Amino acid sequence: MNNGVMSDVVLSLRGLVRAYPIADGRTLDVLKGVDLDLRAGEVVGLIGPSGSGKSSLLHCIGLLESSEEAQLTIDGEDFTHASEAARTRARLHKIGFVYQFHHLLPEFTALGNVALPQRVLGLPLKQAETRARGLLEQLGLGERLVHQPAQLSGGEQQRVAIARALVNGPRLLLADEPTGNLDPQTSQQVFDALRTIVKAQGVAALIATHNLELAGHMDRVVSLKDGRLVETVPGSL
Ligand SMILES: Nc1ncnc2c1ncn2[C@@H]1O[C@H](COP(=O)(O)OP(=O)(O)OP(=O)(O)O)[C@@H](O)[C@H]1O
Repeated sequence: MNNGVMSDVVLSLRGLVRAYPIADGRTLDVLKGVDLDLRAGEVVGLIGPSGSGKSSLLHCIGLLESSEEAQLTIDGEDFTHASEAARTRARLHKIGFVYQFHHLLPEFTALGNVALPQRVLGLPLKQAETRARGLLEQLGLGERLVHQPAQLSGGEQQRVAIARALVNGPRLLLADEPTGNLDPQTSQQVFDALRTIVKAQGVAALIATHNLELAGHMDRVVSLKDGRLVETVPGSL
C-alpha cells in the first residue's frame, strides 16, 4: 500500500470508452469517455437509466472487461496495459465484488463461504476462518456462522456476500445492485452495514443502484448520461 497523501486515491480512471459490436459491423457506443476518481472510505452511488452502461463500467473498473483507451490505476498500480495475469491477481487482492444475487456456494456455511477466497490465496484454514468470523461478526452475523445460504434471509445472504467480497482486504468494492432483490427496509439495513464496514476498512466503494432513496445516503453520486459521468448532489435525488 502507498503511504502519504496519494494513498487516499484508490481509483483513478480517465477516458474510458466501451463499444459493443452489434449487427452489420456496427457498434453500440456505451461509454464515451468516462473519468472517475474514488478515495479510501468513500461510498459513491452510480445511477443511470437501464442500459446506460452501469454494469459495463463496473466490469471495466473491475478488470473483467478491457478498454484499450482508458488510463486505469487502482491502489497506485497502473492497469492501462496490464497482462491478464496482473488483472487476475488484482481481482483477487485489490477488488471485491457484490452482485444483486449473492452467488454463495449452497453447500458451504456462511463461515465457509467467507473463508474461501483466502483459501484460494493459500492461507491456512484456521487463519482464514478467524478473519471470516471477524467480518461476519462485524456485519451482525455472529449467530449465523454455520448456517448455509438457504437457511439465511435475503438480507443475511447479502451481508455474507459483502463479507466474502471484503475478506481478502481489497482497496476497492464494486457492487452491482447489491440490494436490488430486497425490500426497502432490508435494503437500507444491508446498505447501512455495507457503509459502516467500508468506512471502517478504508475501502472505496462504487455502488450501482436504481434505488434513488438509497443513493441519497451515499457520500457522492455519479450519474451515467449519454455515455459520460455527471456528478449529482445526493440530497437532490
Ligand atoms: N456483451 C455485450 N454485447 C453487446 N451489447 C452489450 C453487451 N453488454 C452490454 N451491452 C449493451 O450495453 C448497454 C449497457 O448495458 P449495461 O448492462 O452496462 O447497462 P446498465 O446501466 O447496467 O443496465 P441495467 O440498469 O438494466 O442493469 C446495453 O444497451 C446492453 O444491451
